[in-house]
Amino acid sequence: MAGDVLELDGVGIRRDGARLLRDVDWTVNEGERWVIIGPNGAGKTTLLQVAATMLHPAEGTVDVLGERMGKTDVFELRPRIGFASAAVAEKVPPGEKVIDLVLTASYAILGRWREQYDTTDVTRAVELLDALGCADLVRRRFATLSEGERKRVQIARALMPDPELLLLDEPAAGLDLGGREDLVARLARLAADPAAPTMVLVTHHVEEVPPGFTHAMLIRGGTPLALGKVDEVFTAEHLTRCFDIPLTIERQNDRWYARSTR
Ligand SMILES: Nc1ncnc2c1ncn2[C@@H]1O[C@H](COP(=O)(O)OP(=O)(O)OP(=O)(O)O)[C@@H](O)[C@H]1O
Repeated sequence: MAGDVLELDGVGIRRDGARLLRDVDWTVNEGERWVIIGPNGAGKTTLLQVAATMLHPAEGTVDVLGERMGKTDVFELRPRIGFASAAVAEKVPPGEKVIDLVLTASYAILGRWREQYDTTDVTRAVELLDALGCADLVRRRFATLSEGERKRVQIARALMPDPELLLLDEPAAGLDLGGREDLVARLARLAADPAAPTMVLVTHHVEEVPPGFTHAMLIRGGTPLALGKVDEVFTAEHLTRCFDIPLTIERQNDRWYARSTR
């Protein structure tokens, strides 16, 4: 495998007396597809925000795409990272058109202003929306979209700058069964594409892990409880410890299913 895309060493974050992350050591290599799973409040979103250079830990070191946080200009680094999360969606200006939301990702900004985009940019944005099944939404306002449509548009936006690292925070949250299965299939196709960026996906459910994802982290209380190759991490013992209830897990056709044994 080629070089490290993410390297976290002893990372810790405190806010208002609470420890959000503690002793996080984590390496993501180029081409890997990671999933992060853990209970509510485990620190998943916080960890993804660190990877997205949105949060700077007081403890430990963070290297993203070979650049050391605190010693590099994050505004130059951010266009190399695709980031889709509810935190980003909440900041979309009211009235923002779908096409503009995707186009502005080239500058890692929200809200189109006076930047100039050429026809190549517009063509790429439309192609990405089309690939995610959203071609008919191009002229719509983001605020008027359904939850499922928003999720797919956000992934198109995250892919727009042709990122080296793609971070997806709960992309299937709020989707109905059909929407979830459609998204999982699209993400599986992306995961199988050798030209696709290194990926990290946060989810609550092993059923949402797309086929082709290679690595997993289980996190609880701000600390990774197990991390490594997906089939070594997704065990009944690890999941039971992570969620604090007896769980079994099985794999069928490269999809994962977990349930309680109580
Ligand atoms: N500013 C803050 N001050 C104190 N605690 C905070 C602050 N921000 C986040 N937290 C806490 O940090 C913990 C981790 O939050 P985070 O959003 O990363 O968890 P998560 O694993 O993504 O949770 P969920 O699955 O519910 O989305 C939570 O307990 C949250 O309440």
